[in-house]
Amino acid sequence: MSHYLGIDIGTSGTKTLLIDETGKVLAESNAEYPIEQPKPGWTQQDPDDWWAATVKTVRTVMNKSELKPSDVKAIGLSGQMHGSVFLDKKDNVIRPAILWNDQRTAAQCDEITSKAGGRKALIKMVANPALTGFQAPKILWMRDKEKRNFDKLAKVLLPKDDIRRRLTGDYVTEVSDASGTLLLDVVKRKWSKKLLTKLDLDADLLPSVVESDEVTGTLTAAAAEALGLTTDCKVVGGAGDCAAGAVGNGVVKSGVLSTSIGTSGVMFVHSDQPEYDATGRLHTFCHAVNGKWHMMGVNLTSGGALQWWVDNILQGLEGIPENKRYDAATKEAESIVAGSDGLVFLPYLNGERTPHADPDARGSFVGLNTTHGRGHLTRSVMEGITMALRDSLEIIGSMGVPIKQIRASGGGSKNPMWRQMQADVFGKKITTLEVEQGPAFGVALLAAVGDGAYKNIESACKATIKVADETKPDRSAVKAYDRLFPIYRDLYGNLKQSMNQLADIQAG
Ligand SMILES: Nc1ncnc2c1ncn2[C@@H]1O[C@H](COP(=O)(O)OP(=O)(O)O)[C@@H](O)[C@H]1O
Ligand SMILES: O=C(CO)[C@@H](O)[C@H](O)COP(=O)(O)O
Repeated sequence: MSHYLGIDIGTSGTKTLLIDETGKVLAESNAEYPIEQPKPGWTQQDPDDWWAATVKTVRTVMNKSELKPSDVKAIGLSGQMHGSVFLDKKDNVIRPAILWNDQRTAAQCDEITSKAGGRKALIKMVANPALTGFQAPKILWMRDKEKRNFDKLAKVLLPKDDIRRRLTGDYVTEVSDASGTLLLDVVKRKWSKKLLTKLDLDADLLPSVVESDEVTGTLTAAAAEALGLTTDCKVVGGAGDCAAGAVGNGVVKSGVLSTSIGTSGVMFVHSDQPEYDATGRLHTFCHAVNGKWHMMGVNLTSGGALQWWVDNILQGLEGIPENKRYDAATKEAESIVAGSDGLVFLPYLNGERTPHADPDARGSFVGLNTTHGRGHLTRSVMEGITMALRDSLEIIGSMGVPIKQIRASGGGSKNPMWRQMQADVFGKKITTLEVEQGPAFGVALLAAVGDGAYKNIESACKATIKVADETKPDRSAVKAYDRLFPIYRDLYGNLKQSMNQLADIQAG
């Protein structure tokens, strides 16, 4: 039987999954790495850490499974989107990679919008407005702020595509991740020569673009040796982690949505045609399904806000092992009623994308009184994160998109209480699947399609994805959240000016 690897270069770590051609998971492995934050709003990682984690996790799953190297026929790659790996002409990494949640490029976003002929003209070219985390403004930032580095620049790659370069020696990306550079004509599924010309950027800086299930190369001898695989092993396009996660959740047809609570929060919907939110609050990107698209709303600090709360403020909870810290913290919130007795948390700790697109938005607790304890604050953090996802769901609903099913994924959805909270805040039934490793599973399936085990990704999903659990909304909690949500939604507008002034002070 043929076997496939899915490798997801996540923000907190790399997750590797080994499946057989029926979709059965044989082994999985995670390896974590740090994020550097040299200034407030700046986030960076070392691409060598991603490579070390890739080698370690692939070797671990191969050892666990006891397969022969030649049993693995193809690899699918997924990763955090928008991050930029800057290479010189000898493939040396010039500086640390700048990540998806980095906020340093506000001035360059303004420049792109103006050079494109305004926001509407830009959306017409690349389907999206300029947002600070996207790749194009990062290239211009380097041109403006690190001239010496910019003079050496020969290629800019997305995180998973730098792993592909190390695996096969090729400079290739695929349509779903390329959509998040702001340089792809998302409707035509190829680089926008028009925008590249307007920005005076050389098209040679970019890799070539394929569909997600296409084979892009095979392992070099050095990569095969490092991973313990063979040079016959193929590598397929794969997908950015949002589209990959959607494939792993079976979101490959209309009416099915997925929501993910990872470091970021994502509300994702498939579309057969490119569709737009007129004001650009949702992203319109190519899907990993050949010839299809998707829209999504993204919250920059989602599960990341609970991580901040547990690690920086509760400081891990005394005596609790690290891998139990979230369960221990959320247990304290279980006895608190829906709505946290009138306490609201805004999760904009590192700025926000959907729906506010404001790098200088900041977090806050509003409504505190002396009866509130630690459990209230923990519950309120989880509720704020979930209401931020509802913001995206409401925009999707307001566009007339059918919402038949919502599938929950990401680290936060492992927690039954948080799944119930999602059902209650969204007022919809939530389903979870048997395999929880969304993105890594999604690209392992794309590898199986690229290798010919399935005709297309839709049939691969149909054959392999099984619903494990359903959570129904609780009527009284839905009522409580329907009362709280409009208050939550108004708070950003009411506090924006103060948040932005405080962000100025934080910037020094
Ligand atoms: N048991 C748990 N209960 C509640 N939240 C959890 C639990 N485990 C993980 N999380 C949340 O999931 C987040 C990590 O999700 P994950 O999908 O692994 O992230 P990423 O893909 O960004 O690396 C954590 O920051 C935390 O907020
Ligand atoms: O910026 C986006 C999507 O547009 C993020 O979803 C990143 O792609 C990384 O997310 P994590 O899975 O690491 O939270």
